Amino acid sequence: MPTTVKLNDGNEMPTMAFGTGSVMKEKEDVTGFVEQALDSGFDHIDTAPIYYNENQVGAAIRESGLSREELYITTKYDFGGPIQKAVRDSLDKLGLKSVDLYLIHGPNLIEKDVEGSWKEFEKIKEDGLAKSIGVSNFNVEQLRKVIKIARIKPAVNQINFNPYNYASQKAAVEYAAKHGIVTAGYSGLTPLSRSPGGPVDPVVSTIAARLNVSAAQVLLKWVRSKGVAVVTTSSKKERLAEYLAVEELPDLTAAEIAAIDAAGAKGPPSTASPVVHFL
Ligand SMILES: NC(=O)c1ccc[n+]([C@@H]2O[C@H](COP(=O)([O-])OP(=O)(O)OC[C@H]3O[C@@H](n4cnc5c(N)ncnc54)[C@H](O)[C@@H]3O)[C@@H](O)[C@H]2O)c1
Ligand SMILES: OCCc1c[nH]c2ccccc12
Repeated sequence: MPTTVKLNDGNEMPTMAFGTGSVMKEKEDVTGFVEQALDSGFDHIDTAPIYYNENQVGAAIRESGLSREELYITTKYDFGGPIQKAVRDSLDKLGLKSVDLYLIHGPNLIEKDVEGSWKEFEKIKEDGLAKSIGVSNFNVEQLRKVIKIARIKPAVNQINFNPYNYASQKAAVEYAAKHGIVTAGYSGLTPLSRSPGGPVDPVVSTIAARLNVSAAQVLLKWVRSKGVAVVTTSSKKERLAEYLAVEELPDLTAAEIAAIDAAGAKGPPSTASPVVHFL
């Protein structure tokens, strides 16, 4: 049974999510990849309207034969427009009566009316269309604005979180934790995927050799060591098994965590592909 974290609304969220937003080529059909992830033991799927695959995620869920209670589904508000219509559109595409977690995909989607928008999110939870509500890509100031007016606090903030941006994301993680908000981190494998060849690589390799695990497992273990849940992905079955084994691996030592922090603070190699801000 995958590990879960307790959210501030009493619900539990599996700490290892399979993301459908980026592995695959633009507009590639992800149905088979989601089926493979569910087959491998993932029970948390992360999607969004802007990934244009909620219908495919829905098909994979039905194909898996898993019951609704065995699955945790996250989707997001990201195209703008009326929020109640957006959530109903997502539920229609997914073929579900409710999602487990509904996130605001980025702060600018609600900046014109933070209070009114968050009230719509609170209504979604109260109406049972989402069991939990949260945000994504929010910094401390943006979290503060929501918390100030919230009757129901966000349960989760999903952000880019890897050794190369740890120095700048640390404050958001700590602020969230202080307010009982769980941080979920995407792009945790940046040193392997987008920015290979940087100062984090040799540090991760040394730790991987000591533990006899993969570099990806060391990086995800590092994410978990910061109290951050994981959203990752792969089209490869072997990697899915690696990711799922992370919770059972021995913890990194404090010195190893500090060594990754220090290497990450030096920044990514200059060859790194630039971070693209979609939202
Ligand atoms: N909320 C947001 O704004 C937002 C933004 C980006 C992503 N996401 C979500 O997070 C998910 C994961 O994002 P990501 O893809 O950036 O995560 P990630 O950093 O975990 O990268 C996953 C990629 O790393 C590759 N990888 C794994 N091991 C490797 C190795 N040894 N060498 C080279 N490559 C390796 C995988 O094959 C996969 O393509 C997305 O699918 C999406 O669901 C959300
Ligand atoms: O989750 C936001 C970043 C992202 C990942 N995959 C995408 C596809 C289209 C638009 C944005 C994204």
